[in-house]
Amino acid sequence: MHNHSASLDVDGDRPEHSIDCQNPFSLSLSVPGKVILFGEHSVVYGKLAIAASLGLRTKFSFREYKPNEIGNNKVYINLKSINLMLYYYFDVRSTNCTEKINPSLSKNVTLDEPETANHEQFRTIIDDFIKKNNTSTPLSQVQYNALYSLFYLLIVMVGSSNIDIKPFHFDVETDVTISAGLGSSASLMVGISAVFFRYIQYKILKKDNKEDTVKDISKKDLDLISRWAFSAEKIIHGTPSGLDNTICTFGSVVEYRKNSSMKLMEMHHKLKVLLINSNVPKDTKALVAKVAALKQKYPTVVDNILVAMDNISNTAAQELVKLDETYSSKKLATDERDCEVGKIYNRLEDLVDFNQNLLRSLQVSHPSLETICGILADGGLHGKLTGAGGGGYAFAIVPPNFNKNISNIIEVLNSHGFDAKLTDLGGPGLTFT
Ligand SMILES: Nc1ncnc2c1ncn2[C@@H]1O[C@H](COP(=O)(O)OP(=O)(O)OP(=O)(O)O)[C@@H](O)[C@H]1O
Ligand SMILES: C[C@@](O)(CCO)CC(=O)[O-]
Repeated sequence: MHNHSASLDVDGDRPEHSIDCQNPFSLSLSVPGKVILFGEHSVVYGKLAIAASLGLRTKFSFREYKPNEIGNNKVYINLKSINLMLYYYFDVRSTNCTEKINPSLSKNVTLDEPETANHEQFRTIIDDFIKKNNTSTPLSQVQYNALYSLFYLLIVMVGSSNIDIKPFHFDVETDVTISAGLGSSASLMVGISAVFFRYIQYKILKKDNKEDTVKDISKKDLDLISRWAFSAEKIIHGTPSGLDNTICTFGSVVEYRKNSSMKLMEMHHKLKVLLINSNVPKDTKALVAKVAALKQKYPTVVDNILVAMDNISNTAAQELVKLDETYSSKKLATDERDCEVGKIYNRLEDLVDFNQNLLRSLQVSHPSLETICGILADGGLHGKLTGAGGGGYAFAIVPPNFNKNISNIIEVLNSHGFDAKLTDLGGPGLTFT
């Protein structure tokens, strides 16, 4: 069904090419970061997790060159947040480069089935692309991982489609702190997948003389983008659960169970959280492996902890539904409603404490995260790590009736060297701008 011809060639300097003068493709979009409220780590073992999108976003801007634009013969990649700006030279006249590089590799990959692709099979090709960049300084691991992911998605997504791509200009920058548990990698993968997916669709639609509907996106296409992002998340995370790419794609608040269900939760009133950066670097892949090793060593103990975490997420999901119903109820007087809302937040805070204590028992907390939880507790808030732990961010849900001065708590956190900011949860997912 698919012809595996895409024109990628990174061989040295090239003469400038003629550009598709009629309609150079361009696209801008943004993707949020995320906070896992309940269920990190246990979600890897099929337990329920609840996550919400953040107001902090990664922004993507992609365009083919305009006619006669200077430098229009090269692919320009600018990953601003990790100080990586590179040029590549593509031979757009060659239409068989993916095949030329290795016909057997992309043969079985189809755009509609990201599960048919595996980045390990493309490692040599991707490394070849990476080596041919224009910088003389060696890439850091952070830069290498980002570039590897971008080329993986480019080669495999474009390689699985019968389109001819042109030199392009690709800018990415983010407000999401990188490697801190806020889903920067999922946000990046969702955005790159969305850009290439739309680029391919545009080329196919244009060929068929159909309308350009770049800004409308169906649930089915979002799902496909999320699945491509999941495929690329495996590069950095090893065995991700799929939670991060799901919440970054769809936004809002999500109940998620691996390989089973994803439910967007109605939240008419935005949850407010205090986000605190421990400034301790963490490694998601290593932390997931650490829990796996602990589970192997103490299967019954760890299994029971995971079941308890599942119960916490289930109970939290019920409380969040109740919260939404209470806010929407027309039957309650204002003071009755506020009282009920207060009770629900109290229960959510108990669940935050349970979850943090269990995460600590899985050895994925860190002394700095514990210090943060202690400061929050002194100020009357309930804190928990979010994401893989071992460092990165913690959060506390801030109830609407919280009557202490939040800026005092932030000051104490700052005096210990922890940045803290108040933010709303549950904004939009992937958005075309
Ligand atoms: N905006 C970005 N630009 C370039 N690379 C990025 C960007 N955001 C993330 N990355 C890549 O993702 C890696 C971070 O992934 P990692 O999983 O360690 O952290 P995270 O996604 O922020 O945390 P978590 O998965 O626990 O939520 C970086 O090392 C980098 O390679
Ligand atoms: C630790 C983990 O549960 C969350 C990382 O953000 C891993 C995963 O779900 O893939």
